[in-house]
Amino acid sequence: MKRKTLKRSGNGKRRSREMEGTLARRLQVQLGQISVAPFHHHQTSSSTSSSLSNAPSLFQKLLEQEAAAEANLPSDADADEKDFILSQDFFCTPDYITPDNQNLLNGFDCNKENIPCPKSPDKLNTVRSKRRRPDSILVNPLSPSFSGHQQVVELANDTFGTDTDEVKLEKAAVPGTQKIHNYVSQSAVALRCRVMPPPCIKNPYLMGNSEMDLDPFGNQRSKCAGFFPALIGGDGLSRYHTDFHEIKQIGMGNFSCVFKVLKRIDGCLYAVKHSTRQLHQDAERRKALMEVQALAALGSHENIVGYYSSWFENEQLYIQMELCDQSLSISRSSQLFTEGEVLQVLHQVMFFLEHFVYSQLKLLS
Ligand SMILES: Nc1ncnc2c1ncn2[C@@H]1O[C@H](COP(=O)(O)OP(=O)(O)OP(=O)(O)O)[C@@H](O)[C@H]1O
Repeated sequence: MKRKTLKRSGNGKRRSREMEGTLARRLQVQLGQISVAPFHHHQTSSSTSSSLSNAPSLFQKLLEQEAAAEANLPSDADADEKDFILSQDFFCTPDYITPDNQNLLNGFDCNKENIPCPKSPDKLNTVRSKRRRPDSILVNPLSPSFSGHQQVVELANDTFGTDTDEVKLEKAAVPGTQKIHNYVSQSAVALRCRVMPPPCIKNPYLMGNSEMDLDPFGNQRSKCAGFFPALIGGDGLSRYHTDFHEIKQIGMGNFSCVFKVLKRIDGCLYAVKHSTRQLHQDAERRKALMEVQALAALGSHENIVGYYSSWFENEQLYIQMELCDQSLSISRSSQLFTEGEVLQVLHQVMFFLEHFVYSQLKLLS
């Protein structure tokens, strides 16, 4: 396209001659088609030419001009291309591709240096460091309950050989405290997600307990240092703080505390409950998961608190639930419930039991 643009800006006289030549050639072709006889420029003996020579003819003038123009034309090889270029002018076809007044070469000096260019993207400071050891203890600075001395066990040790994993640690000395950033390659995280067996193969509240013995991931589990990954993500980010904005604490139980939160992505309010202490043992985590599994198995019901999701983070179990505006919290035990409230609660408990029994029967059938 640039070529076309440059050609147009060439000598004006030559351009007009080319146009005339093209016009003459077009007329010649059309006349040739009608009269069948070939149309030669200098032939005067043929009937066609004699009939044309009787009167001053525009065609003849054009032919003469073309003959003169052809003497200046470089070769016939470019003729087709020129026809194409000029036919575009001839038929007033706009050139959509080459924008007007935008000759990219204008004002561009190839010899000039110091032409402003966008900067290269910043590179990560990839300090070569030690491979993570199985007994290493990492501090997660983004952990919600990070106190500076808290031990955070990293993602479960590599399931299928650490040789191919690019787990790099960069140690940065901070006055007073030792801070360790862990960098796990995205591919390694993705691979882990693929190979890591889910903590719950089958919901015990949905299936018979006997089936729990069947563990298709048994072999892989034995290779895992931890049954449940303690830190979700592996990149040091807190899922809780990434996904939710904590508004206030709304409850405190024997084992957990509950927060009113706003989920950033959907803008809805939820209750997120997390265990107050860290669950180091797999058995502890399995026990804590029973609440989640029971909630998930019950499904949605107007009298049962809605369950959305759950995850382990910082060795604590987080449960995202429906936010209830009322609760039978222990803090209210000092207050007396009215008869109506008690009846309402009993009514809800009956509904809950009915729903539970119905869901179990449905599974058995
Ligand atoms: N979904 C919710 N919406 C609003 N408040 C809630 C919700 N879940 C829990 N709470 C509040 O948090 C308090 C503690 O929750 P919960 O009783 O579930 O904790 P827990 O430690 O598991 O209980 P427990 O001490 O009985 O074992 C409740 O009494 C209630 O006031």
